[in-house]
Amino acid sequence: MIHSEGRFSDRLYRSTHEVWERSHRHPFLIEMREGTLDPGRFIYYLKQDYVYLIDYAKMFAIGGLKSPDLETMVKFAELFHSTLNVEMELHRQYAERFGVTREELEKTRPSPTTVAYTKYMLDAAQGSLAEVVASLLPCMWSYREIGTAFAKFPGALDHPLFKEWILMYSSEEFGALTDWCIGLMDRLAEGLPERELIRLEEHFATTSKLEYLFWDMAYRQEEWPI
Ligand SMILES: Cc1ncc(CN)c(N)n1
Repeated sequence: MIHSEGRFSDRLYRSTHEVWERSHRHPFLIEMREGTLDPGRFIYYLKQDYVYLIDYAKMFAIGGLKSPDLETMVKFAELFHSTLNVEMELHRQYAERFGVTREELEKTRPSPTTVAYTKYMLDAAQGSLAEVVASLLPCMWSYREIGTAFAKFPGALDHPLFKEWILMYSSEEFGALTDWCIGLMDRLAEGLPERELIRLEEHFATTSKLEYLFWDMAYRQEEWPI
C-alpha cells in the first residue's frame, strides 16, 4: 500500500519492513501462495491460530475498555465481534472440512510460540491504549498485506483450499478495519515524547517478529518437548 511519509505508522512500517519481508519469503507463505502447502501444516496453523485469536480478540476488548470516547469504543466492539464471529468462523468452517470439531479446535494446546505471542501482547496491553494498538497492529496490517498480495498472484484464488483464506484477508472489510487501526495509531502517537514512541516501536517490532515466528512454528508444526 502507499503510505505517506511523516506519519508514525510510516516510521513503524519502515523500521520492521525487513522482518515483514522475511515473513513473505517464508516457505509456509510461498507454498500457500503457490498452492503446494501440505494440508497437515495448514490444519496445524488453523488450530494454533484459533486459540491465538481467542486471546487476540481480548486485545480489542481491552482497547474498548481504554477508549477515550464512544466512537473509538464502538469500533473496538466491531473488531472484537469481527474476530470472534467472522475471522474465527472461517477457521471453524475449515476445521469442519477436515473433520475437526469446534471442541477440538478450542481445546488446542497452545504451542510455545503461540504462548509467547499472546502473552507478550496481553502483557503490553496492561499499558496505555497506544501500547495496545502498537502491539496488535502487525497482526492486522501484515495479514492485509499478505492477503492482498496473494489475491493478485496468478491462480491463487482458484485454489480449492486456500481461496477462502485469501478472500478473507484481502477483503475490503478487513482492509477498512486495518486502516482504522493504522489511523488510530497515528492519532494516539501524536505529541508523545520520543521515549514513549520508542516503547511503541519496540512493541510493534516484537509482535512483527512473533508474526514471523508464527509462520515458522506452523511450518515446523512445533510441539512442546514434553
Ligand atoms: C498469528 C496471526 N496474526 C494475524 C492474524 C490476522 N488477524 C491472525 N489470524 N493470526
